[in-house]
Amino acid sequence: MKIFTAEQIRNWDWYTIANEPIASLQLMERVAAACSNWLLEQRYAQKPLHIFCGKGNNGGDGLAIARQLLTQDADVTVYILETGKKGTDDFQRNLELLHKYTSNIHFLQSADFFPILQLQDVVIDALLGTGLDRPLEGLIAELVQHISNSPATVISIDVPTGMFADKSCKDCICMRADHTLSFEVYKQCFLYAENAEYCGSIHLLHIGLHPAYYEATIAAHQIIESKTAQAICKKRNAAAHKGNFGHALLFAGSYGKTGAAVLSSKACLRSGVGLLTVHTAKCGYIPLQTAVPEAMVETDSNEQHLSAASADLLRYAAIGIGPGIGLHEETANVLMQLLQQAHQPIVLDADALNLLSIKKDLSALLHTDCILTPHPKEFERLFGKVANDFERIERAKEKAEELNCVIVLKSHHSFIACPDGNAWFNSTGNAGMATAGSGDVLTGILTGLLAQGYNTTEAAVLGVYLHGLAGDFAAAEQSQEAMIASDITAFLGKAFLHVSQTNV
Ligand SMILES: NC(=O)C1=CN([C@@H]2O[C@H](COP(=O)(O)OP(=O)(O)OC[C@H]3O[C@@H](n4cnc5c(N)ncnc54)[C@H](OP(=O)(O)O)[C@@H]3O)[C@@H](O)[C@H]2O)[C@@H](O)CC1
Ligand SMILES: [K+]
Repeated sequence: MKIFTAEQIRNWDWYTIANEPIASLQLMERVAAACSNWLLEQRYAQKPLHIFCGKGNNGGDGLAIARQLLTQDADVTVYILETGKKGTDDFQRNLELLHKYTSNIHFLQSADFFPILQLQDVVIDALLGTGLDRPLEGLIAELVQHISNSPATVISIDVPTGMFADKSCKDCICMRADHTLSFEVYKQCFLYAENAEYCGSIHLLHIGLHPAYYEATIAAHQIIESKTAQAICKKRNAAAHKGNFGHALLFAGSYGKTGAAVLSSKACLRSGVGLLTVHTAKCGYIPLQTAVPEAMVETDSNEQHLSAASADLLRYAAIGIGPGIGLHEETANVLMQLLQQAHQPIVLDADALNLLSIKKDLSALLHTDCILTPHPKEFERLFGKVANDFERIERAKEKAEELNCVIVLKSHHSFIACPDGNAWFNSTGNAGMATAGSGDVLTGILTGLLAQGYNTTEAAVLGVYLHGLAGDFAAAEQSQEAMIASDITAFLGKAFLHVSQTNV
């Protein structure tokens, strides 16, 4: 699914108005009907409804929702934030219509007029939508704080008031919604970890915006959905043998961190690779052979850490390096040798990224077939501090282009930046995956997919989606609290079945 900017969404409205054609007031009526139906279906319309409206079109939506729900005998009180300015045409027209249905309309001129909101109350936040052009201050900021601090359930229309669609609102005042009802496609702001606590659950409602605009418009970002992953996932040839699915090589583990090697090896094998060799410190030999009998183990000459790259790199279809390798000087040399000698796709994770941030010169050796998988801290060590999630995404895109490799930024909705400028947000995954070893599992999956012949972009998109989906299945079974990284690997099979459903 494409992610549009606020401007593209506004243009989509206007395109629909001009080409369906439909009057803008009628489009607002359709927006309000989609919201009213949701409120009725979810039984929120049975509770006392407090609808707070600004004087723009977001407020117009709120007034139309109020009228539609009054015809369903809902208990509705409307509040209009008085700005001294006239409302938009569609706002004014909806206000005239609403007066025919109720006189329970209050104009808020100061905080003295704010209602006391109770636990059973439902607030509809139609104060500001995509027209926000500056941080909230003054009376509207006080109102947003008053509502957010109340025990009422808050349902924001289009966006939580105060949240910019396409830039950060970190450290600004913003409505804390329990649900956000938005339309057709995700807005960028819904996908940032820093906004998650303000958006609540996001519900995309269909309002019949013109499909031709969606088809013709190029979006800077997309969301990875089930069908995106399905389109990438290759059907396995019935007559295949293990040689068809590649031989992966993982550089993982050091003294005290052999577990990371075990986790990434198992995930690599569960991602469909034909053969796996793990290059690890000598101390990891017995644990690895015991825990992962399917893998071949090649031990380093050093007991505790990696000190030399594999002798014959040409045998392997893809390489993964990083989980649990530590930061020893000799291990940095292994990374350097690998980047100099290996021409096959390489996944760099964890300590491989930390080594890269210590030895900045190594970045020059990265190539188009590299995938970097930093979490925000590793990203900062590599590419410097950023002020907010928006900046981090922009920096990831810049760096993917500059270094000519794929960057997978692991987060609430993991982000994939490709050197050709394409970029995706993942739609799967949950907070239970913020657990030790979860990243090692992803490294294994990505290495396994690359070994099977997926290119770096395909492997990143499919791998990140499968990793998150397996995490969602694991959380459903084990709870977000109790799930551990091995559970993600255990549910990879179910994730593959889900993704390959339409491929059989
Ligand atoms: N046909 C359509 O387009 C459709 C649109 N739809 C709906 O319309 C919404 C967009 O409507 P919109 O463009 O009127 O903007 P909206 O967010 O209501 O208000 C913006 C006004 O607020 C003001 N303002 C800005 N920042 C401020 C601040 N910090 N603090 C205080 N005031 C501030 C600013 O006015 P100013 O104060 O600068 O004069 C500006 O004019 C969209 O989210 C969706 O819900 C749907 O019905 C589908 C059809
Ligand atoms: K709103």
